[in-house]
Amino acid sequence: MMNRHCFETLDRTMRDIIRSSKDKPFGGKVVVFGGDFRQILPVIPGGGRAETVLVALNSLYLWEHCKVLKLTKNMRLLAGLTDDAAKELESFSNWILDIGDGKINLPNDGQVEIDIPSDLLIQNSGEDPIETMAKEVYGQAFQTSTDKDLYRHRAILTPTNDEVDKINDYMLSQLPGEEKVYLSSDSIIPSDVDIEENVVYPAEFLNSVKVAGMPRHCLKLKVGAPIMCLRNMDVADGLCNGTRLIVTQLLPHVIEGRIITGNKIAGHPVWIPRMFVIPPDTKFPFRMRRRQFPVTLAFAMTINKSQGQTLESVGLFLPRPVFSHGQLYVALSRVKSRSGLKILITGKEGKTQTKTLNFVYKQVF
Ligand SMILES: Nc1ncnc2c1ncn2[C@@H]1O[C@H](COP(=O)(O)OP(=O)(O)OP(=O)(O)O)[C@@H](O)[C@H]1O
Repeated sequence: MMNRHCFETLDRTMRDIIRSSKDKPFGGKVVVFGGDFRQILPVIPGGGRAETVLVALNSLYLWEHCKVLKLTKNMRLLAGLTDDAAKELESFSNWILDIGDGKINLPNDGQVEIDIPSDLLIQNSGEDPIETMAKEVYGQAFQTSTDKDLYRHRAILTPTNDEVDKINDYMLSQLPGEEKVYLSSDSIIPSDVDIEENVVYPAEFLNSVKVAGMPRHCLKLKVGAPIMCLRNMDVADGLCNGTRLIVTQLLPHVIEGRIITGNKIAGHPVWIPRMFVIPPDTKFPFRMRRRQFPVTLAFAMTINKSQGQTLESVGLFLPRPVFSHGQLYVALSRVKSRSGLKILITGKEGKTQTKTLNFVYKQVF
């Protein structure tokens, strides 16, 4: 969901443009919003429940003018099924909805612990939970697999970027082939440059900055690895923020890849150059920019980043529980079938568990 300020800005702009109807919402134009209030709400850095709920769409001053129409079928789960198989899936579909609506272990307003059915759980995390999860999702012999579409319909999801990095590092180390390292060039935006600040914030410090949505300073890749594009580069060709690709060539000034997201994907190779990426909010008294290929490894991704994806096989890795409204629902609802979902919950000592937390803020419904 987008921040309500985006819609408020559109409303004011439309009223400005269509002066004759400036007293009507959106200058009298009909506006259709599409969305699911069970999913993750706008992310407010450092914000808690109150801040998050306040920027949701239904806190909009125009909400009283909106008419809500509800969709009732889970088309992702029903796609390509016979009637009998669809009936069997109904209980899974309802369980996901109940998690999203916060109907499990009532009152479930805020956080509540819920039981995960045993057929969805990985019961034994083995010596290394990451290796166990990787083999569950990508197969026991993924290192030597020749399946071109191995990474197309699968992903490991986890709540935090730290865990995503650990899984991606492990997977890359297992992939055969030569590893190529691309280092970024980081700087303070010229208009913000001040001699004193440059002394306080040397290049090494800028290199160490990790912000969601910004590529890493040290980008390690191999041919055959799945990556995700972090910028809208060519929307018509399907190369957008969130598009997944397989690396086909790693050249000094360009990365060549094959898009694997969606059905109508480009059959031809696409090329990604280095570009300046400016993080929206780094909490520093200056703006920095990083010149790097706008991509990240995509064996694993955060639950937030997976919103909108449809996958056949999802491994949900929970070494810590989810922490915000809708995260568990989004993770569970990425799959097309019950058998495509496997969940590994580990406690502090790495012991597997059968319960996890679900967060639902009921004010948003
Ligand atoms: N009317 C339909 N008939 C058949 N399949 C459909 C239909 N609508 C959607 N689907 C399939 O369901 C899946 C999910 O669709 P889509 O991504 O548009 O939904 P969404 O609401 O954006 O999902 P989410 O917000 O949970 O990511 C896709 O695989 C899509 O092809």
